[in-house]
Amino acid sequence: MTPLLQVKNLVIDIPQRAGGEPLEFAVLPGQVWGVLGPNGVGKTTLLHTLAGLRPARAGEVRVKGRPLQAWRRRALARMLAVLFQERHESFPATVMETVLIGRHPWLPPWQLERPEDIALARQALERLAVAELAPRLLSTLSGGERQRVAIATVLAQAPQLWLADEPTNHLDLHHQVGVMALLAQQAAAGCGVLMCMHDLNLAARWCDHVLLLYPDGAVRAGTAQQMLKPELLSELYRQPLVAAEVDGARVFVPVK
Ligand SMILES: Nc1ncnc2c1ncn2[C@@H]1O[C@H](COP(=O)(O)OP(=O)(O)OP(=O)(O)O)[C@@H](O)[C@H]1O
Repeated sequence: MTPLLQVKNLVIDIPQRAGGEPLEFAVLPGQVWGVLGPNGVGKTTLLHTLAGLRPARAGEVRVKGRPLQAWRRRALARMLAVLFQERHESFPATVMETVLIGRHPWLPPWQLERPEDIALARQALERLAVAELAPRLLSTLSGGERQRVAIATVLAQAPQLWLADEPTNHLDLHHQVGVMALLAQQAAAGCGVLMCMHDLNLAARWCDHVLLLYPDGAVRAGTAQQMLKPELLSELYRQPLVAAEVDGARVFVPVK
């Protein structure tokens, strides 16, 4: 099976910082990867590098077997989508206009959205329970509502590879679980998901693979079973943790 994403000897470029251990991993269709590490370690930088939004210091990223640089922008936008952590509104837009941006890679040149694009945007809004907000200006939404609109935009884009930066940011527990279930559903349908996250318990519940980025530049990649261990995570966060098994999932609790 061709990996959706393959990373070979990749060193991300963080200004004024030594390179660290090269990254080597692959995301296959059906897999959900969590990227874990402390604040400032480089999770967002990695995600942006994987999306081709910033150059790597060394190494290679392949998307569906082709080097990232060999992809044309539009074809790549049909293939992968990024859920950004920081979003800046450059002009006032409604929720519907925002979600329709997700359809742009699929529009024929110089054409407006077609009825099927509008239908897909509506479905995405409904899936994220924000359909009733469609006519509202984005600037009037709460943080959690905005986050769900951003996820609906990616859903409307229909990528095979989701690169998501803290997808549960701003969300209450119900919507956190809803979004993780959506990502798992996407993976079950043959997509790949790679997401930066801080919640170990969500990672343990929903990720099948995990990448650990350590502040000293060390990296570890493997199955969630191998990576989500109290000793590895206590070292990762410089915070002692204990683990227990609840309802078939590992849960982590910080030691006071
Ligand atoms: N343009 C820049 N110039 C200098 N340093 C930068 C720049 N952009 C990011 N950095 C630094 O690179 C490092 C990695 O940042 P990054 O946002 O990738 O971390 P992160 O792991 O996603 O953190 P968090 O968990 O806080 O979101 C940080 O120390 C950050 O301050």
